Amino acid sequence: MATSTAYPRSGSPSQTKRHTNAKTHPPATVLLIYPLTLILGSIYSVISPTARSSQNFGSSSSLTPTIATDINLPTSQRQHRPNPVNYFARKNNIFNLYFVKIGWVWITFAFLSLLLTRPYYTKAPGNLRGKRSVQALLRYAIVTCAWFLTTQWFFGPAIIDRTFVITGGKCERLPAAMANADDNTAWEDLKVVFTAAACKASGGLWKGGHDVSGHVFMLVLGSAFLALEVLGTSQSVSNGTAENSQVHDKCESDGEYTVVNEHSSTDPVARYSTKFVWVVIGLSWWMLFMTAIWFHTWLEKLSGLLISVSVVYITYFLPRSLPAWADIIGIPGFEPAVRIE
Ligand SMILES: CCCCCCCCCCCCCCCC(=O)SCCNC(=O)CCNC(=O)[C@H](O)C(C)(C)COP(=O)(O)O
Ligand SMILES: Nc1ncnc2c1ncn2[C@@H]1O[C@H](COP(=O)(O)O)[C@@H](OP(=O)(O)O)[C@H]1O
Repeated sequence: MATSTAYPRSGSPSQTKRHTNAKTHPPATVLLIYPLTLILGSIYSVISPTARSSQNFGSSSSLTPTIATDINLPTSQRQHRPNPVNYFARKNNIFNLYFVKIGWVWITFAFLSLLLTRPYYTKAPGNLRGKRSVQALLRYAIVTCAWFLTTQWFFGPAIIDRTFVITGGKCERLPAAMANADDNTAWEDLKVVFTAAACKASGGLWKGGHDVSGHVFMLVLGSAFLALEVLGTSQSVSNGTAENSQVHDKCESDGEYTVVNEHSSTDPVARYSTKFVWVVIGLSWWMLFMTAIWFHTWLEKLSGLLISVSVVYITYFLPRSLPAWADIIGIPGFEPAVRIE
């Protein structure tokens, strides 16, 4: 008889019965796709003649031996440089402007479309729908907070801007009025000295420090978040049977398992929303690959990757071995185990 529930720990007694969507509950090794993408991009940037010539014209700085060097040049100097040959090496490529630069909006829409259309939420029995939705929103809040603090604001400049300044970087060649910012200067002026976006917008040169790749960070975090959500909440294989099969759900009210019929994979809205999410994931991967080829040093890409993978690990993989944490944020597609006593 089922008497208590718990998330399984590795090495827990064999009498624990899991209700997990094993085939769609990916192992941590899936995250290897990201370092592999960065390695592949870096290799391509070395062996491709086009990429190599792009690096050569941007090699004036020994600190950033890629066309990332060019990124920080003031407009006047940039105008004398040829436009990169490859479309995706241009910062103003349409995918960078309308996808990556407003990337968190796309990720938010994709996540909401899952939350509103997936049978895992919409057809969940009893108060399980509320619990699953709240936990999903909590996971979204965690990754959004991480994105916000790392790239936008961390009690002032974002973490990547602070890292840049701490490692010796600064905003150079600022117009004189801006450069004289002191303790009494308004935040708007200080921002120019301490944040990459404001420095570049004022015509300054963001130069000299370790410039963690915001693109790598955001694209890895956003795509891993969506992929783990979409896979975890997939109804394709639950108990060894095919799609449209019966899915076991634990009914919180009486502690017993109930069997819930789900026919919603035939629901076109759910299908389109899943496709939309995979398009966002696919485009994120492609833009990550492009960043890997055309922008930044390998160390700057690696630091972006490490920060994002840490957040993903804490949100999606740590709960598997830490039941107390799993109770709070949940594991998509992974129901509590039932201990048979
Ligand atoms: C005590 C802790 C307090 C923490 C407070 C956290 C508050 C979180 C609020 C979050 C608001 C969520 C809003 C969600 C809706 C949106 O997505 S609106 C924002 C839209 N903006 C973007 O999507 C920008 C995405 N772009 C970037 O982040 C950067 O451009 C980049 C990709 C990192 C690259 O950087 P560059 O400098 O441009 O190269
Ligand atoms: N895949 C990509 N496509 C186009 N531009 C990219 C890119 N990856 C990075 N960049 C550009 O490289 C600069 C540094 O990126 P990041 O630090 O976020 O990785 C940014 O320039 P701007 O800030 O001048 O727009 C960004 O737009």
